[in-house]
Amino acid sequence: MRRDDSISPTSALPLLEIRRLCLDFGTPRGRVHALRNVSLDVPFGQVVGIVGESGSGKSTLAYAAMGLLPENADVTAGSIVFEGKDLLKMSAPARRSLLGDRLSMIFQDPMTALNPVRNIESQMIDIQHHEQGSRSEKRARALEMLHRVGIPDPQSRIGGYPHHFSGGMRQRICIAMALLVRPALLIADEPTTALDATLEVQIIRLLKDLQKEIGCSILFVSHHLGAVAELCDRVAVMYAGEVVEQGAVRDIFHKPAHPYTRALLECDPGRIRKKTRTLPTIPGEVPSLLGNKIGCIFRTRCQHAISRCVQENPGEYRVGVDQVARCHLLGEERLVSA
Ligand SMILES: Nc1ncnc2c1ncn2[C@@H]1O[C@H](COP(=O)(O)OP(=O)(O)OP(=O)(O)O)[C@@H](O)[C@H]1O
Repeated sequence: MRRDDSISPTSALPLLEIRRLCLDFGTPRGRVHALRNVSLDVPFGQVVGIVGESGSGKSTLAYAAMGLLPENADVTAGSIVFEGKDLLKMSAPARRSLLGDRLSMIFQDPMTALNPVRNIESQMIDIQHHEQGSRSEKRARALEMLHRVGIPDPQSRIGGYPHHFSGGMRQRICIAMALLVRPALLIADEPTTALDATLEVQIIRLLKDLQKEIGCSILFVSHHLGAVAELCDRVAVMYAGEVVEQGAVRDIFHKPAHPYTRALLECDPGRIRKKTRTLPTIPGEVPSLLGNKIGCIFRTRCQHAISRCVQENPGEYRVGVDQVARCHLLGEERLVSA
């Protein structure tokens, strides 16, 4: 029996189950409600993408799953269950011991993960502190992984420092380090945003190959819908702190049900075929996340909003075998949870 049948969007067994997560940031202007009632599964061996405009809460969700939140963050409700245990109820040392072992992360800026004053060899050996084996065995594994991610001549480069490598190479090294520990779950927060388009394609292919080889799951945060379509099995669309739609990538990209998902896809530069000087944008602005909100969070920008959208928060509606969306227009018979 699943913990909460009504809001489980997928039938595959989850490795990570986020349920009704609410998270605020305390600020001098008041509480910023950065995540509201977020439920999301990352099934075993699958790649789940999180997309949405800037400020929608993608990184906050990824960092919450890693337990790397800033001091002003306050989880006010919900659970984050990983391998059967609620991470929010774990002691700090128990949680820390998961990092770099069962859970690993790739950041947008590789320098966040790499220590600029230590060489790559020592950093790659240290990251294996949970693993069995001698230093020379760990060095051999590091060399093999550097070769695997496409660092030329790893034997002579492993002694180098981060500044000896280009941005693309540094991100490859971070991927090598994150996967060296064979994590069950890799969380990647915009890992290709700082790279040019050619490098992005290479890194996405590399992640895909390594994910299949290692059999891990990935939670992949990205602005880039093309990258999500290429890499992910499932996708969650976030808007102003809520997951408004989620499901299999092919369903969301081919038959989006939520007006926000449709608008996001229509504005995707990768999908626009017509010659146009200006890129279309979604009219209106993302609402402030300060204060409690009643009604649909997207209603101020939605062309189809009705009076009910102002008065009531939409529940979750099942729109396909593996697809759910939060929109009042989807028909009462499809409602699965409030
Ligand atoms: N430490 C913080 N203190 C206060 N507010 C924060 C903090 N971190 C994030 N926020 C706010 O929380 C909201 C969600 O931010 P988040 O960075 O998760 O969005 P995002 O979708 O990842 O955006 P981007 O794509 O630009 O990285 C934003 O309104 C942001 O300003």
